[in-house]
Amino acid sequence: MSLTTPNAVLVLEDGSRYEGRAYGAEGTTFGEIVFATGMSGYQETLTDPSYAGQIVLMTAPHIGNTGMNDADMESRRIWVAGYVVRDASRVVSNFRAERSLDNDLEHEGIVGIQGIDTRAVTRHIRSKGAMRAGIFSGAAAERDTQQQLEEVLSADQMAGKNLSAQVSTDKEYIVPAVGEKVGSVAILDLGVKTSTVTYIAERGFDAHVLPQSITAEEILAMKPSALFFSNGPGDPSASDKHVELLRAVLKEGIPFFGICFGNQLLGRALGFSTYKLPFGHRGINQPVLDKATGRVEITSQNHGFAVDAPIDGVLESPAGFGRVEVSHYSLNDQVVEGLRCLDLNAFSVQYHPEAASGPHDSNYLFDRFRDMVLASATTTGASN
Ligand SMILES: NC(=O)CC[C@H](N)C(=O)O
Repeated sequence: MSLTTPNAVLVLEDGSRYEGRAYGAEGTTFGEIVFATGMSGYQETLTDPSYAGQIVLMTAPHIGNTGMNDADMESRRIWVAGYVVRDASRVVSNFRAERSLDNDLEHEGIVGIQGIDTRAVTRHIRSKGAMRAGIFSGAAAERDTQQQLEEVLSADQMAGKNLSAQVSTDKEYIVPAVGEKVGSVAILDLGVKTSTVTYIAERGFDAHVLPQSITAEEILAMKPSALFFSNGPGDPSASDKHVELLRAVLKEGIPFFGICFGNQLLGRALGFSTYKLPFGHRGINQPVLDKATGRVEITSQNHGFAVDAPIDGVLESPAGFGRVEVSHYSLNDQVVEGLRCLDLNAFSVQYHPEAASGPHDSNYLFDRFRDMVLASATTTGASN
């Protein structure tokens, strides 16, 4: 392949086209195109199950330099539907590298495109909003342009999509508590990242990771010290079953913590609705205000939906779970970034305190979770 001949094209649903070169597997792929602004951490982004169904475009211009390794996998595979980069590194240069990124993309059948002016596409998405897109590489790049556009237009929309079953574990498993065991946490795997499970185990909990198909009765029968809802792909408004499960468990007084998709589902369980953001927040330098302390946290984020609730004052849960407040919000656009229940042991954040990758400003939330669970066990006499 010549480095100058275009043999791949990125087509957006509004008809815009960007020519480039094949990257990873050759073929065709479709998904919602979103941009991620992290300057580092492409491996963690690629293996975060929250990106299932999305074509991810990296604004960092040079991708692949540090290769891939087993230690930085956030799940068992790469989940993005497609990958768009400007300058794919032709050389892997890092002492931790075990493989190259382009080989992993090819091996996992991920169709990508390189040589794209990612700044131009980002500006376009930022003004027009996230939309469906397709990558056509190799022979597919030669297809009639109108036909390519029609294929993009017949792809699924992200709004209304439930993807939990695609990414969740089939079988439950336990990551044992590190150090002295203080309890066990039932983790609903809606697309959980490895680092999150590790952080929970490191707080002294047996991390009991459960398939998304589990019922509230089965969870209650385990008598966990707490329930945790993970991050995950898809539209939270299409997850009624998990909202009902959460309501049933909250009613039993089990403490709860949720991250990202888990925050959206807590919002829904409390009776708020969720909505789609124009182009979402994806990056590792997103400023968030913790209202309780007045501190600003620089956070790792990856979300395209958000909870619809006023950021000021004490709110009443429309679903009858007592008083709630927005605990954190985005300093870029005032989007809700955290919820705290005042009459229940439950809270959640829209961003990623496990980072992976990103700054560790928000790691304290795992300590806050541990403290909440231990304090509630003292008052209710619960064990396990
Ligand atoms: N990282 C996540 O959990 C993402 C949640 C949801 N799929 C969103 O895009 O908003």
